[in-house]
Amino acid sequence: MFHRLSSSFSRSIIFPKSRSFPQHLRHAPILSYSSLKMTDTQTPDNLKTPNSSPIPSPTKPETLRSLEFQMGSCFSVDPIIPPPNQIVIVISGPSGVGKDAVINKLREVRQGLHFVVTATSRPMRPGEVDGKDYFFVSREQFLSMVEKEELLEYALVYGEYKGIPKKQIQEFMAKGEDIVLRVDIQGAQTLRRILGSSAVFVFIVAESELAMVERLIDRKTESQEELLVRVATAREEVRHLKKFDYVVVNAKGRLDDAVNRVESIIDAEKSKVHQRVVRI
Ligand SMILES: Nc1ncnc2c1ncn2[C@@H]1O[C@H](COP(=O)(O)OP(=O)(O)OP(=O)(O)O)[C@@H](O)[C@H]1O
Repeated sequence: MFHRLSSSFSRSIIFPKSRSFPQHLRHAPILSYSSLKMTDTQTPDNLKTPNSSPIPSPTKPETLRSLEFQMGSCFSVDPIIPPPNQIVIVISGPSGVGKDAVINKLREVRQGLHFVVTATSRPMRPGEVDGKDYFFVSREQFLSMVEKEELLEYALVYGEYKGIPKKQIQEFMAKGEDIVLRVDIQGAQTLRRILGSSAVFVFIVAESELAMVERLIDRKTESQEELLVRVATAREEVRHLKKFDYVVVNAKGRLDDAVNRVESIIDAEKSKVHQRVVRI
C-alpha cells in the first residue's frame, strides 16, 4: 500500500479530461508523500530528518478533495440504491387460523402498511366496525361495484360476497405505503392469477388441525353447521400451501412470534435485489 501510494504520488499529476470535474478541485491540495500520516515510530530510518517537526496530517476535507481529484469526479451524496418498491402482501389461510389476529397485531407494531378494508355483503359481527373491519354493503351495492369493475377480486364466500376495492390500493401505493390484503384461500388463488409473482403470498397455519378447530369453537361466531363447513373446507385448503411464497405458523399463545415472522418476510422482500413491481 505504502509503495503504491508513494510511487503514484511521486509521478506528475495529470488532470483528468472529464468535463464533469469541477473547476474548484483543479486547485485542490494533492496529498503528497510528505503529507501521508505516519507516526515517528513507523518512519523508516533513512527518511528521518534531524530535529524534524511533527508532520501535519491532512484534514478529512483535504483527504476527500484529494481522493475526488484522483478519481476524476466528486463523490455523490445520492443513495447508492433507490428506495425499495412498495409491496403487496397477501395474507391468507384456512378459516380460524388467526389471520385477523395476526393482522390486528401487525397494525399495532408496523408503520407504513395499509391494510385494505374488504367490502362484504355479510352482516356485521358483534364488535366489528364498518370501514375498519370491512365495508359492510348490501348485496345490491356489492353487485353494482362488480359491474363498475371497481373490485380487484371478489368471491362468494359461505353465501356472502367479499371483494377488494382497487381504488384503495392505488391511493395508498401512491402515498408510498405497502399494501396488506387479507383474503381466504379462494381469494388468494384468484389474486395469484391476477397479480402473479408481483405480490407476496403468505399462508398462515395453526400448529395442528385440532388447534385450528378449537380456535373456531372458542371464537363462538359460527353455528354448529357453519363450523362443520369451515372445518371441512379448511382440511381441503391446507393442500393449497404450495402455491404460496411463505408459510407462517400461528401457534397457540404465540401470536407475537407469528407477527414477527410476517415482519421478517416484509423486511426480506424490501431487501431483494430484484424487486417485485406491482401494477393494479
Ligand atoms: N396464536 C393464537 N393463540 C390463541 N388464539 C388465537 C391465536 N391466533 C388467533 N387466535 C384466536 O383464534 C380465533 C380465530 O382467529 P381469527 O378470527 O383471527 O381467525 P381468521 O383466520 O381470521 O378466521 P376467519 O377466516 O374465519 O375470519 C380468534 O378468537 C382469535 O382470537
